[in-house]
Amino acid sequence: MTAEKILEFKQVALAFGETEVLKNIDLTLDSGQFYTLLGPSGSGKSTILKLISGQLQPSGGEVVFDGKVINDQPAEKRRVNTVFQNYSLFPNMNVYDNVAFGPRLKKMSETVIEEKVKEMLSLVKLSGYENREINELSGGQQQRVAIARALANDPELLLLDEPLSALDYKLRKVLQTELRTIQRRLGITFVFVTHDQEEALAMSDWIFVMNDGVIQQQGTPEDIYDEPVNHFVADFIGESNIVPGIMKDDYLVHFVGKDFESVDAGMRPNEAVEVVLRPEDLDLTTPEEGKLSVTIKNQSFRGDYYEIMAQDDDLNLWQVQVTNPAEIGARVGLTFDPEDIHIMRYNESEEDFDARLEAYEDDETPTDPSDSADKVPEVFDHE
Ligand SMILES: Nc1ncnc2c1ncn2[C@@H]1O[C@H](COP(=O)(O)OP(=O)(O)OP(=O)(O)O)[C@@H](O)[C@H]1O
Repeated sequence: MTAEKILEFKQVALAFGETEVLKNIDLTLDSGQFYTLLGPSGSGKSTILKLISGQLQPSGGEVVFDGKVINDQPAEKRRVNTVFQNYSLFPNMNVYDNVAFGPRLKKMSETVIEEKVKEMLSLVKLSGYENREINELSGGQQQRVAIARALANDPELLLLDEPLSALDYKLRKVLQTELRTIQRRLGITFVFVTHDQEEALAMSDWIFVMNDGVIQQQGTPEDIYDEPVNHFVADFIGESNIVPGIMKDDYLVHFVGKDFESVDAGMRPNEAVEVVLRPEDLDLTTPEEGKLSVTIKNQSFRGDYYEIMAQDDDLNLWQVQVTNPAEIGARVGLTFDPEDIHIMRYNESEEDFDARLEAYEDDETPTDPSDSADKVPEVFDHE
């Protein structure tokens, strides 16, 4: 079954005065999917929701809904509802009246409304709470009412702006699962905003990773985690060790002064890259068997694993997750498999690339061609 496109941003930009908050955003949402906008505070996530709901108009580009450009369409004409972090319920109305609010505005008959409220409250597991006042509910229950109230409007798109952020960790996990179940059951498109990468990975069909008003990467949770396209994404999603390197040839990458077998190919020889190694893909072994020699600098217990900070001879720190504790100060080997080395292209300019190669050639001292690969460009200094 091919999914139907329901919303599209075409080169959408938004500026507040001189400040560009969104820069030429292109995105497509299909029906029946759970999308997440993930990024740090200020990256533009809520602004995208406001452009979808009609609270803001773009300063450039087109917002297209069901095939029609809706840049200037008023919010109340859009079949879009939003659930906010702070619930935004009507405190002077009970649960029933809150959920019935939208259908009543649409002048539905009271019998139809009663059915609707019953169905929605059952969906959010609040059957029997009809007559409760809002101030008699916990935070989690209030958010359930807010979800029921939004869904009672039969939206085509449900926008959720950090809806779980005010709840404690355990409740958040319960509601994550419930929201996903509700979305699957109703088949409505959800656009969920969070800055919590774990939440995004757990809930989404498709993630848009945002930073600085730009979509840095989009894809399934697995794509984003396993194949980050740049330093920002590799650093923001999960834990990462990121070091500069040079792709010397197909299946051969050079970093921290050594050559390593890799599974990547197809780059030009000596292309500048960044190398990502996830802490869970690293292991400790004897110094003789290790690919790198390191000293254990720090260790913390994390429940189901130990997190270790180990330092190599070039003073790079490596974060490692292991099941058994290590000894602080011990000299050990660090090991990993070629397929666990993830290579990201570094967008070095042609001029910088040429200048770097020329510098190797001008340098009289290195005789071994691999020495040239030690000249990792300074542009990698991200610290
Ligand atoms: N009305 C406004 N006037 C000026 N600047 C604004 C306005 N609204 C948002 N911004 C700025 O736009 C940028 C993006 O804001 P937005 O709320 O979309 O970010 P966000 O990713 O949702 O962050 P958060 O998680 O903190 O809500 C921020 O730098 C913010 O300060």
